[in-house]
Amino acid sequence: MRTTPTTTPTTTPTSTPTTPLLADATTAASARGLTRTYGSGDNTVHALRGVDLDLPAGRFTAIMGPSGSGKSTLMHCLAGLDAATAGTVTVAGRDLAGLDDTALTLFRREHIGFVFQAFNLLPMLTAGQNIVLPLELAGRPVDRERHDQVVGVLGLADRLDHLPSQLSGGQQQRVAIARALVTQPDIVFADEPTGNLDSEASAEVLGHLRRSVRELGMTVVMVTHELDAAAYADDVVVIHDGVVTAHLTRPGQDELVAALRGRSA
Ligand SMILES: Nc1ncnc2c1ncn2[C@@H]1O[C@H](COP(=O)(O)OP(=O)(O)OP(=O)(O)O)[C@@H](O)[C@H]1O
Repeated sequence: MRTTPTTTPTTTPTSTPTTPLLADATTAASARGLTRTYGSGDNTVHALRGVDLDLPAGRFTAIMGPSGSGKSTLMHCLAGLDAATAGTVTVAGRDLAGLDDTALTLFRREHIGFVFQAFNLLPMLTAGQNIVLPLELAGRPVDRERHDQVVGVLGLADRLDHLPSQLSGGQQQRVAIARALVTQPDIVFADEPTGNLDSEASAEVLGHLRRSVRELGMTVVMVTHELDAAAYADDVVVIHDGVVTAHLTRPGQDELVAALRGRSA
């Protein structure tokens, strides 16, 4: 695992609310010839080697692959947290390369949700206050209907007044997911969202992520190491050594294991 950025917003520009760009689109994010290299000369690392990928809207996609295969780099490039060395990334119809730092910050805040392994909740705020914090920081009003829907789907209605320290790990991660969903992003990226949870809490969180897709129409893209986690996804993208080697829809366990080993089932 690389260190992932915290979701705790720092000073960012304010903006007016926007509507999601994806009303009729079927592709939430795509990459063409996406290449990311680190270092130079003898120390060059080819983290992504020309990835072509379309991530459909309204689905739960898992990105899987061996350690060091490029999963986090792919997710970070798709989410505008890391810049491509070559190739293009399009999210919600927007080419990220065309955005300067300020525009990219605004774009992420308005169109992308993030969930990380560490829950990154502010400890002095209640669950309810943590959930609406991104809206408050953006100067956007809380859409009560949306808020109550998200809180309902994540099963948090009776936990809103609790501080994070009064919640289980699974409940804290559900608060972090609600915080990512309440802004109505076009796409949510989850980086090992169950990495800090035991198997029971993992199953509960993954079930709630899947409900977010089914019942709220969200698009969720999750990096995971865990076969059990991928079983909750609609689609699984398999990456080896910076190359996408499979993009499977609802694979069976054998098919997925074979794809992860780098061969057909
Ligand atoms: N900032 C960086 N500087 C240099 N090399 C990097 C950097 N970030 C990633 N890499 C390298 O790029 C390759 C892909 O890394 P990445 O973190 O994307 O893999 P991963 O599949 O997410 O791994 P893991 O499952 O272990 O988290 C690795 O060889 C890694 O060492």
